[in-house]
Amino acid sequence: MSGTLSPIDKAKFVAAKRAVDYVEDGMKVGLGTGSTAAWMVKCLGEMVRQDGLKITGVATSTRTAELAQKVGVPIVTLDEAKWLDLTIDGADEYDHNLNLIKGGGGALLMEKIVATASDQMIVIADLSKQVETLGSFPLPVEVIPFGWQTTKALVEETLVNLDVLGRDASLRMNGATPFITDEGNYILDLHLRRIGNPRQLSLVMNQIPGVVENGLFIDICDVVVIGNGDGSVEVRDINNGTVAHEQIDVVETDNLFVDIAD
Ligand SMILES: O=C(CO)[C@H](O)[C@H](O)COP(=O)(O)O
Repeated sequence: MSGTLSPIDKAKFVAAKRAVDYVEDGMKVGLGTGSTAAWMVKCLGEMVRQDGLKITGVATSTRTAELAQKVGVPIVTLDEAKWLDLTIDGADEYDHNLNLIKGGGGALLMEKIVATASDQMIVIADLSKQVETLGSFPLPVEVIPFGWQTTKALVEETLVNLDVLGRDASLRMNGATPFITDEGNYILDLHLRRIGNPRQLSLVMNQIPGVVENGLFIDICDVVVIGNGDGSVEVRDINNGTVAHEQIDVVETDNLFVDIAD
């Protein structure tokens, strides 16, 4: 299996591998969703199986719950866990304040609930997710299916008064039918291009009837671990203002690569 990882997968893997260093015995850990978070779940599974790490996971999607089960990470509900030590998740965009856009994979609602119920949130990403200003990635907004077209019109109307460049919203599709979230809702993707005031936008969006949650994560993320295709990582901690650079050892013959298919 040596040399099978593409540079982008290697970047995601090393970010995940570095982030799981934060996980200690006995912790309750929020498990994010997406291709980067999947590496983190696999890393944790290996630590549970090989090193006897004792943790409890709370999954942010059914996809992640299935993967956790497959790799041996014990899962409980958030209500059983009540509060978490740490959540590790991917992101679609992060800015220099570590504010995020999430929800590209459609799991933003559970992701935000779980991250907010955690002492610390660590984002794992490759450099392509870094932006000066949020908004190039379409902002996902979860809405209830009832009256979604009215909600969409209200959302677009509300955007006129906000500091954004684009104002179009599109219903996320899954082939010929609307994409349905784990909670049975729809997603509107807002093509804003530039979000001048993410805090204001987030507050205003969540006041519109029919909107369940939006994909802006403001003041939730504490640390970003940025992986690179050469195996190096950068660890930025917003609370203590530190930036560290490290090299991660990647042994592609690990069980991680040969045992577990997605
Ligand atoms: O928010 C998310 C899912 O709702 C993901 O974390 C985000 O889309 C990043 O995914 P990936 O690691 O596959 O790029």
